[in-house]
Amino acid sequence: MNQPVNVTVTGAAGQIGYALLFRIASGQLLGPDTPVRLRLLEIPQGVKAAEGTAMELHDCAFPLLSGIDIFDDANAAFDGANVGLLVGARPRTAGMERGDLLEANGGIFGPQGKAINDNAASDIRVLVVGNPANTNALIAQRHAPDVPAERFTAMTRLDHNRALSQLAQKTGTPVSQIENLTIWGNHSATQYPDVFHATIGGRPATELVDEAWLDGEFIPTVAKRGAAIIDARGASSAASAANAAIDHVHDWVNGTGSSWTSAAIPSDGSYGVPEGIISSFPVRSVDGRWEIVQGLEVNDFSRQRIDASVAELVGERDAVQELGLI
Ligand SMILES: NC(=O)C1=CN([C@@H]2O[C@H](COP(=O)(O)OP(=O)(O)OC[C@H]3O[C@@H](n4cnc5c(N)ncnc54)[C@H](O)[C@@H]3O)[C@@H](O)[C@H]2O)C=CC1
Ligand SMILES: O=C([O-])CC(=O)C(=O)O
Repeated sequence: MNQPVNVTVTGAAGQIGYALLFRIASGQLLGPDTPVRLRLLEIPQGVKAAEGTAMELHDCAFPLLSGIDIFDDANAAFDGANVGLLVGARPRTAGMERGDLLEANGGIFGPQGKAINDNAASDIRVLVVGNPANTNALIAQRHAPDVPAERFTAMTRLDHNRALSQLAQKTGTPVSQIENLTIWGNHSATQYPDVFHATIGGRPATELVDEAWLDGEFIPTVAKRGAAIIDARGASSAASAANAAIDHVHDWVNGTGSSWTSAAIPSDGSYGVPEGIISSFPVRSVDGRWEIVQGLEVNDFSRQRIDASVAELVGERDAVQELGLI
């Protein structure tokens, strides 16, 4: 059995938190040989509900759960953290402009980034789930100059899984037979789910689906899936978001399989994405580090869409820079 790993989860009393914590405690995040200590961060008003969730976690008697601590202070919550799942964020409310949203989240992710810088373990890995996830991750990363930038990532795995499922349903193929799909860009409606390198049962996806379906159905369905869930459920995706967070960190720590996956990581300039922007790429996890899959041909159809999403990310970066948040 390995040593216990400290997993800090922010927004622990929210709906994603409720779907996420039980799966972490059961061993699905890090594997069956790794005990976990949960460190839950909430705002003061959320602490009582987090305590209730902790009671239920204890009542599951998970063999791998070695402890739960609850905090309303980020420095304490990230003390010794090996994994940070940054879920809590300020949601957009009616009448809120984009700048207001970025500013409100800057007030959360700046201090949390600094708390990570000052208190986390040297192997800290951060996944930002709270929206706008890519730019929140950038803000946190810029406040953690002593932590390697590559340890700050944002979640596009839910988009990736949504795309896999849409393609599986369209072609009548099990999800397990689909490889090398990519989400590029921002976790927003501009994201680009790319099937041009994907294979389905070993055949190129482009032999099984045409551009009209990609453009008219697939891309908008994947990109607007979050809004469609909110419309249908009356609440945003929670269990599927928690599932994607588990997938992201599990693969980061344990490695990807034969297929690549998608994650938003700081750009090294690959594929013309400006360096430093936290953008989604095709990635493999090798020796505990994300690597961008290199050398893929990008056709005109893809280039246009990648550029549009990256332009949105550059706009968000410029906006938070102007607001003095990074
Ligand atoms: N990247 C992705 O694919 C997805 C991202 N999301 C985003 O995840 C976030 C969380 O979603 P839900 O759990 O459904 O929201 P929720 O509103 O149910 O829970 C958020 C929790 O965060 C807490 N919180 C707020 N500020 C905090 C802070 N400074 N420190 C610690 N905790 C804080 C709140 O008290 C609340 O309990 C949202 O921003 C949502 O938009 C949701 C689905 C998918
Ligand atoms: O918009 C939201 O809060 C939910 C979201 O990110 C998604 O489901 O992809």
